[in-house]
Order: sequence, then structure tokens, then C-alpha cells
Amino acid sequence: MWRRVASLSSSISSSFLAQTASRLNTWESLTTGIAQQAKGVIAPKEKTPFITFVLGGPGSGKGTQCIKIVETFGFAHLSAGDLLRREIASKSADGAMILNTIKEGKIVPSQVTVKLIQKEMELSDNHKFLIDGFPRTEENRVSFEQIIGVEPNVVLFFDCPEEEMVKRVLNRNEGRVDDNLETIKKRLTVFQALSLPVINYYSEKGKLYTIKAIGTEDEIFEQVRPIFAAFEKRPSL
Ligand SMILES: Nc1ncnc2c1ncn2[C@@H]1O[C@H](COP(=O)(O)OP(=O)(O)O)[C@@H](O)[C@H]1O
Ligand SMILES: Nc1ccn([C@@H]2O[C@H](COP(=O)(O)OP(=O)(O)O)[C@@H](O)[C@H]2O)c(=O)n1
Ligand SMILES: [Mg+2]
Repeated sequence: MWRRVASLSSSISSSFLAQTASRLNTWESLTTGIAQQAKGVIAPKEKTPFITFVLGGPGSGKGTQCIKIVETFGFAHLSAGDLLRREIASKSADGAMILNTIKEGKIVPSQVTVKLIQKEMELSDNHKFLIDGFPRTEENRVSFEQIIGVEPNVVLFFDCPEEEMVKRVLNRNEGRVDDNLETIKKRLTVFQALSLPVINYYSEKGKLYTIKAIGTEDEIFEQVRPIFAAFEKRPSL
């Protein structure tokens, strides 16, 4: 939706649009649909975005639970890892760097990941986003806030014992280059050192919902369901 605004705005560029865009932050300038409304082309104001970050160690069940959240609550699912793997597969300029970073269990520079997320958000007609596996570092978090210009409404943390995460990752069987014991150990270290501080940050902000990520997939989803069910009752979702 953002891109549509951008292309339209070039054809109707006026001092009004320029001034308005400079005054509004990125999200607002791109989602309020001012350009469309000025031309009367597309209907009114978009809904305010509702953003959920989905955090947890490797194999904690983020992706599995996201599928259930999408089915039940109609979110758009944006997996940072999937977007990065798609970049590798498309042989883009950053592909080789991303592949090496993933093999090493390290974190891809935030600007790269945020740009991919931004593009997906632009293209989506949904206003409810599940951003899975992001932010994994403070740098990721700050970069999202700076580039996208919004904060999450909800942060889910799938809290799972390391032993269980390792077992699940080794059984994942998706042919991923990072699903081996050597890389998992590195990823767990990165998770402890870089991702836990982000989780603590959101805990302090009162946005964190911690899910005990052991048990069956359905049992875990029964902890997730009431969180979104409560938000559904509010006009914001
Ligand atoms: N509650 C669960 N119990 C056992 N295995 C699970 C559970 N949830 C997910 N899995 C399996 O564990 C692996 C990792 O799950 P996934 O959703 O990919 O985690 P993440 O995205 O956090 O790395 C997958 O093979 C998945 O099928
Ligand atoms: N925000 C992110 C997310 C993933 N990644 C990279 O992508 C890898 C796989 O991420 P993922 O979210 O698909 O992994 P899982 O936690 O789902 O197993 C990570 O280990 C990082 O190397 C990243 O650099 N930055
Ligand atoms: Mg995943």
C-alpha cells in the first residue's frame, strides 16, 4: 500500500503533498492515504497497523504458532528468517552475505532485514502483522522504530528450555543450513546475549506476553489465544 501512495504522489506532486509528507512520520505519511484521497482514486484512510513481534529461541515454536494465529485471527505472517532465505534463493546482491551470516548463526545487518519487512508490509493489504523472529537485537529494534516509525502493540515470547529447542531444531527436517548442532550452539549464545535484552526491554514496557512453550502445539496455542481474543474486543484490532 505504501508503494501505491508513492507512485501516485509523483503524478500529483504538489507543495501540499511535499509539506504533508515531511510533517508526518513514515508510517503515517504512507498509510493515511492522503495522496489517494486528494485524487479521489482510492478509498479512505487505512486502519492503524497492529503489530505483534514474535520472539523466542531457535526451535521454540514461533513459526508453528504463527500459523495458528494467522488461521484464527487473520494476521499477515512475516517471518524475518523466511524473508532472508528468500533473498538467498533469489540470488540478490546481499544473498551471499546473508547465507554466511545464517550459517554462522549471527544476525544480518538490521537495515537489510528491516527493508525486507518494510517491503512486505507495503505490499500487504492487511493491517495486522505478525513479525516472526524479529527484533533479535537492540540494533534490530531501534532500526525498525527508525525506519518504520512504529512500535509493536504486542510482543510474544515463546519461552522454551534449551534442551527442547535443540531437540526440535535437529528434528525440523526442512533442509536448513543452520539446523545442525554446531550452528544451534552459536544461535543459542546469540539468543542469550543479544535477544534476551530485547525481551527484557519489552517486559519493562509492559508489552511482553510470555508463553510457556512446552507441551503440544494445541496446548501452547491455548495460552496464545486469549491474548489476541482480548485485543479483538478492542476497536484497535
Ligand atoms: N509444541 C511442540 N512440540 C514439539 N515439536 C514442536 C512444537 N512446536 C513446534 N514443533 C516442531 O519444532 C520444530 C521447530 O518449530 P518452529 O515453529 O519452526 O520454531 P521456530 O520458528 O521458533 O524456530 C518444527 O519441526 C516444529 O514442527
Ligand atoms: N531478525 C533476524 C531474523 C533472522 N536472522 C537470521 O536468520 C536465521 C534464522 O532465523 P529464523 O527466525 O528463521 O530461525 P528460527 O528461530 O525460526 O529457527 C537466524 O539465526 C539469523 O542468522 C537475522 O539475522 N535477523
Ligand atoms: Mg521460525
